[in-house]
Amino acid sequence: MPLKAPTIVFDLDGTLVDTAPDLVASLNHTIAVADLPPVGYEDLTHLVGQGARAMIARAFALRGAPLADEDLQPLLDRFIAHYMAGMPGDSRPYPGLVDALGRLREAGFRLAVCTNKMESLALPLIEKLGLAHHFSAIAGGDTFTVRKPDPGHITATIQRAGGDPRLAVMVGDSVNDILAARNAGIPSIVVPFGYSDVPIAELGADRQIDHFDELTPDLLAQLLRK
Ligand SMILES: O=C(O)COP(=O)(O)O
Ligand SMILES: [Mg+2]
Repeated sequence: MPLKAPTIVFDLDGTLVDTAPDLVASLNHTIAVADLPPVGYEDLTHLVGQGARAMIARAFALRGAPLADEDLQPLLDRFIAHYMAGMPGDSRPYPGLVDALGRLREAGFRLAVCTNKMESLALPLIEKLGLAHHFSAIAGGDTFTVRKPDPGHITATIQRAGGDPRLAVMVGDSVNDILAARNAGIPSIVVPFGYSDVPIAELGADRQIDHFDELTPDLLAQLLRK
């Protein structure tokens, strides 16, 4: 391990944790005030990615009822109240994740989370799932002035974790993650079990892993040497 430990940066929704059941439930609770028909899992890939505010706006647009900006806040409040009250609900870490985090920390890697989910939702979710102690930093979509796909979101997360952006790997499920990593000059790994709205082979990640068992110190070392 070099002097400064490399940082492995993880996306949250669809990468670390399968949050779809609770996102869909809280979103449907939110849009029900406008009598809109519920959305399904198959819609989520088109709705998620830029945080709760964007998800609500997109759900209204999907149902043919576009929202004015000023109507969004009470709906966002409703979403947050429902999501917080149920947390962690049915959201669970993906298979093999917990072992992988332990293995990587033992090998000396520094771990961080860079999510477009609001920080005030991401932190308690990660805590309630018992994962928080693994991470040197957890940054949400509203933690800095920029968010994914802006590369500054990833580099600021790495700096907050005490790491070096020149020595990092990003692990994500969607275009925002892979694009932000590429623009930051950071190698990326894509997972296929998340919420990408395009085929993941088209995202241009450096590697794909199908299970967290494949996320080994060796694989990360290979990517860091590139
Ligand atoms: O909640 C979202 O919209 C996106 O969250 P993610 O960046 O962790 O995938
Ligand atoms: Mg994601």
